[in-house]
Amino acid sequence: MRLDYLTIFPEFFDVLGISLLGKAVDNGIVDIHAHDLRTWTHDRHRTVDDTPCGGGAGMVMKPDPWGEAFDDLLGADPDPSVHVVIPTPSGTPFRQDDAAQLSHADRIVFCCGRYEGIDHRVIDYASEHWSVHELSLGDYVLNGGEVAALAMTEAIVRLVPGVLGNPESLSEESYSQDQEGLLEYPVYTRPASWRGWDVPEVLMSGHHGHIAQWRREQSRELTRRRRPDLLTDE
Ligand SMILES: N#Cc1c(N)n[nH]c1-c1ccc2c(Cl)cn(Cc3cccnc3)c2c1
Repeated sequence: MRLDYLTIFPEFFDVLGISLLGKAVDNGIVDIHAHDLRTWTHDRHRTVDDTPCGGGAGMVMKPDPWGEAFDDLLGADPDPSVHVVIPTPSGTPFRQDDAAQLSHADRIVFCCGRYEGIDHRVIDYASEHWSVHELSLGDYVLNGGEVAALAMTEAIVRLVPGVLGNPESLSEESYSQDQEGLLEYPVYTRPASWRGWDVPEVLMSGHHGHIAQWRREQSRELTRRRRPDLLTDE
């Protein structure tokens, strides 16, 4: 899987060389390239923004640098196997299903904008050539697309075979299919008693059936309290 990031802050993506994702890069499972969008500017000030047509506050990202970056990175031939992810406050919510779908992609280009956004014609042009995903990280406001791209990257890449040491752990996580889309149950480790708090006895019983039942009950109760929207049978 090749991942490209178009951004005016390429240093944001230096963190991808750390930990699990770093190992995936070292193992050749993932190939990461961050690009400074100003590479594709030609004026003395390396300008990437301009005033909004129709007026309004702030600045909008000019289309030209993005178009020239697309030309260099992807060429002009349409290829639906290339996924262009555009983090945006107006995007559809990024969810685990999106991460799962994108984890099968061979190529993902993240377009990380700033200011008040990217000239919409960039999205229109990209949509004619590649598979475009306008996605929002969540219902809160960030200053640009980079943090969202990092979070989406981690959610996607950890699902790629060979990235996680223990793929079995994926099946017991919140939002995973095996977890029936419920929130993950509480987890514990040693010592059995810690500052007056004890590990639930059932987890020390060694009775796998009872443990599994307790965990299912905990997941449902937690989901009922915190995310009733995830419950399909109530
Ligand atoms: N994904 C996501 C996401 C999220 N969940 N919050 N904010 C963003 C996000 C993503 C992309 C950009 C670009 Cl380009 C510019 N800004 C700043 C901005 C803020 C408010 C209104 N307009 C633009 C972005 C914010």
